[in-house]
Amino acid sequence: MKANNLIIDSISKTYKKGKIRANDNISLELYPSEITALIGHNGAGKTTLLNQIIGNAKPDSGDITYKGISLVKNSKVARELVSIMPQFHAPLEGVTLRQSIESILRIKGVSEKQVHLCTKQVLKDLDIEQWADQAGNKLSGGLQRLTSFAMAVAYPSDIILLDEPTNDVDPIRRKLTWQYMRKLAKEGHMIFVVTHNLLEVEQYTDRYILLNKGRIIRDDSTAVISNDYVSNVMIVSLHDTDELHDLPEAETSEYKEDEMQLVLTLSENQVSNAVNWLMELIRQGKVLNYKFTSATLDMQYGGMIDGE
Ligand SMILES: Nc1ncnc2c1ncn2[C@@H]1O[C@H](COP(=O)(O)OP(=O)(O)OP(=O)(O)O)[C@@H](O)[C@H]1O
Repeated sequence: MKANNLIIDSISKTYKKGKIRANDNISLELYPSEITALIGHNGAGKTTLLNQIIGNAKPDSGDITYKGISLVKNSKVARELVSIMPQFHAPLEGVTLRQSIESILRIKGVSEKQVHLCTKQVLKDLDIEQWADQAGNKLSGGLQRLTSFAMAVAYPSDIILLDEPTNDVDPIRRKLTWQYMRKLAKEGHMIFVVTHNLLEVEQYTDRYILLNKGRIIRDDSTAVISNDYVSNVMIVSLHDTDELHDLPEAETSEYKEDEMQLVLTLSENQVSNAVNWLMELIRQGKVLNYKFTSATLDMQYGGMIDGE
């Protein structure tokens, strides 16, 4: 256990007189310089967890500590040590994109010189300078989200909580957003990010926590996703479904009617037999197209939740 880790110890949080267990005995340690993704179905308890870390909600039991300080007992300190980008951005009425960022930095007590420098830098890094002086409430949904992200990260605290930062954001700026998070992680910040985008989790984060019904059901490095499970996936589009009667041996086989695709997940020793089967069908002209890939988090997600 290191002093600079964020320690979440047996947190429970209920609503509606205990009828909803939003967080159910969660214990977790988060590390500086890491990007950790928090994933799970709608209502799994992700936002509730973030709100307790920053002191916006108080757990029924358990504690959250950082550098020996209880963030539960010291919500004012929590707000100094933690930055949050909330799921729903505040309406940006009467201010421009630039002013929204500047005002949050002034609230944090940043010097006027730094306010301008940091704002300029984040606008540049996210490639949103061209909208800097546009009225906040006239910005598109994606730009409002980027503004909200910029407000949370322009002068970052040790711990940064982000609730779905890339939703509605275009592909280029999504990438810039993740690059920005990586830059902060390299500087030693701790990034805890809620997202439903599993491809981005695999591509950009170091670790993922899967919540289901308020409990942690998986806590893994994203590097092991492909090795942890059956990693060979063969996807075949067939001219007709007759061939589905005589499939090669596989860990799982699923025919996706809508996409007309057969998806086989194969263990190492099943691969060569499956390839022979595929080659034979290709020779007979029965295959529209095919590809091999490794099992992704996206493919495994349903199974992880169902297994609970
Ligand atoms: N203030 C509240 N009052 C009552 N119930 C609440 C409150 N906040 C959250 N809940 C309930 O707690 C559960 C967890 O909600 P939470 O918002 O943490 O989930 P989530 O994983 O962030 O969901 P989503 O992915 O949809 O944002 C849900 O059943 C939700 O309805």
